[in-house]
Amino acid sequence: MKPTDDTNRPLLNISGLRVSLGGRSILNGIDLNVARGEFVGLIGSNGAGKTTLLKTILGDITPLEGSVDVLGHKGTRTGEIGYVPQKIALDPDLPLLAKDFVALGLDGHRLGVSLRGRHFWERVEHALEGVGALEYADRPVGRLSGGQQQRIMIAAAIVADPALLLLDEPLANLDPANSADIVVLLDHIRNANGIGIILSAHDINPLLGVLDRVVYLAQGRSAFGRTDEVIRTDALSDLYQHPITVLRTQGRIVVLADEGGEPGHHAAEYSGAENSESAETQEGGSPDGRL
Ligand SMILES: Nc1ncnc2c1ncn2[C@@H]1O[C@H](COP(=O)(O)OP(=O)(O)OP(=O)(O)O)[C@@H](O)[C@H]1O
Repeated sequence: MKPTDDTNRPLLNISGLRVSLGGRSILNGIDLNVARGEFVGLIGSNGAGKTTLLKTILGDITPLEGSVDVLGHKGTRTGEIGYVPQKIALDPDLPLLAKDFVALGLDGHRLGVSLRGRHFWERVEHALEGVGALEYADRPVGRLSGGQQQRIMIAAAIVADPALLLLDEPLANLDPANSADIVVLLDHIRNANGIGIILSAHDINPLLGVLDRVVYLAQGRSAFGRTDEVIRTDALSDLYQHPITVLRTQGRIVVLADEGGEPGHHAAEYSGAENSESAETQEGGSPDGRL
């Protein structure tokens, strides 16, 4: 769902955010906002600060400066945000059924005995149904495939009906088919529930058909806007403070660093619908190295 006038009040508003960890500046002046039903991609290379930003939104990291407003108030309150952490390895022998894992999303944060009545299990079932995982609800969660586990993680994150869903690299360990399935599922969830989504990834490719906006992290700073505004030669060169070339070829985008650019960064290949030219188009500069 694209945000409409009626639903345009930001779920999340981040302004001038600065975060240091262990005395090192990690994020330095981040601004972004997310509206209801909006799908935002959080893109950056290893160590760019994606997890740090998500944990700051969750309230697990206290910023040095700046503000994080959730639903118009300072900071996060329990239940407002669903979170799918970076891949956790689940022991195949973990004595926990998939539905019990999802149930922890409703009462796992509470101390003491929880009352799990009929309504409680209806909510769990509803969440499992929403991610297409009912058929393996009674199987041990540690024995499910990577794609199935990812659906269970998402169910656990949305079962409490949050306004905002944060996912930290949920596509990282999935093959292209499973990755595409999860993207379609998330697109459906934000349409059905009006939930705002921030999903972090190295590779923007699988997301381009669904993203409303992108926040691109580099050098502790961010570029935020529509994909065609951010994934551009001029915008990324400015962000990296180094010449960057964005190529469009056969409906894909490839981001390249000119010589001496940040080493080891990924190439973000674009396969979105916004640009489907078959001839290679270069936006300027000669690419020597991959970003
Ligand atoms: N507790 C900490 N103390 C000091 N530095 C830290 C701490 N946690 C993370 N960092 C550093 O902060 C930077 C950002 O880390 P972060 O995990 O947020 O990056 P990321 O973009 O999520 O990376 P990846 O894609 O590899 O998961 C890294 O350089 C990391 O080493």
